[in-house]
Amino acid sequence: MSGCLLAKIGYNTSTDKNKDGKSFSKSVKMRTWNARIGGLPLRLKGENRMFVSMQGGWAEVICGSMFSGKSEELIRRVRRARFAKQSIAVFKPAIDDRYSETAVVSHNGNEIVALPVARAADIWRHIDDEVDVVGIDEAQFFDEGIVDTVAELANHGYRVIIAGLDQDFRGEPFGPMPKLMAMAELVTKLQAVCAVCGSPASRTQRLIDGKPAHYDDPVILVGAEEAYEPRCRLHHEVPNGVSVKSRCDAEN
Ligand SMILES: Nc1ncnc2c1ncn2[C@@H]1O[C@H](COP(=O)(O)OP(=O)(O)O)[C@@H](O)[C@H]1O
Ligand SMILES: Cc1cn([C@H]2C[C@H](O)[C@@H](COP(=O)(O)O)O2)c(=O)[nH]c1=O
Ligand SMILES: [Zn+2]
Repeated sequence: MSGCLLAKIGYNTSTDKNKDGKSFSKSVKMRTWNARIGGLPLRLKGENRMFVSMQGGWAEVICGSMFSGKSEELIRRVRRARFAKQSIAVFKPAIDDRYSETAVVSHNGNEIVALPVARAADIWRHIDDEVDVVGIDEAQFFDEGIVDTVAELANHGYRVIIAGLDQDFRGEPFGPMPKLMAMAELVTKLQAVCAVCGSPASRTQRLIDGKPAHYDDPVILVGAEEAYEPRCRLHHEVPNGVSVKSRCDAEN
């Protein structure tokens, strides 16, 4: 067996205060790792036995344009965690009822069960010590409270996997995503395929009746291919905005 880590998992209870000053207690999952490195168990006994203690919580963000595979990647990570016999709770904002109210569904039809929640703070109500991994899809739609919620979950020993759009249709940072990306231990940025030229697509084009939506249009519009397509920087158009296309049009 190479590179094997034997884990002992225990819980410490801590008391904390929420934003309203109310005390609440949460148990912190403490993982004590009894290490074997490169297949060689460390041959220390009793008091001298080497333990590497670490708290197991962290945050991972999966971002990118629409159709870049964020939901697929979230589903893949959740399924892998299940193979590792971990207990998983997945959440999505109640506003996203596109394909299903109770599942994360990717554009190619993969799905996993998810609990819709109206506000970020509601997530804690559904978490107990049995849970190892917390998945959150469409994080861009959550209120700013999602940042504290994710930080608290990670601080208390949970692995948190967050998927969301880093940019809105105007190419601007979307909701709480910049803060989530800044605080995460790991950020994966995915790209789709530009619907115009086939290059990697980092942006999402909103089309209303086939025409690019204007900069001043509302940021939130739940939808899929009827209103959106992935585009590269060059082909991303935002009339009245700062896209490459509108800059070129203004110059000519
Ligand atoms: N232009 C495109 N580029 C990449 N994938 C696309 C495109 N159009 C449709 N798809 C489909 O979208 C799937 C990704 O869906 P999904 O994981 O739901 O993406 P996201 O959550 O980032 O919107 C791809 O596997 C592919 O089947
Ligand atoms: C760009 C953009 C998107 N939305 C909406 C459209 C979809 O309902 C989701 C994104 O879903 P996906 O899993 O990434 O495909 O967000 C929006 O409301 N505003 C926007 O600017
Ligand atoms: Zn392009």
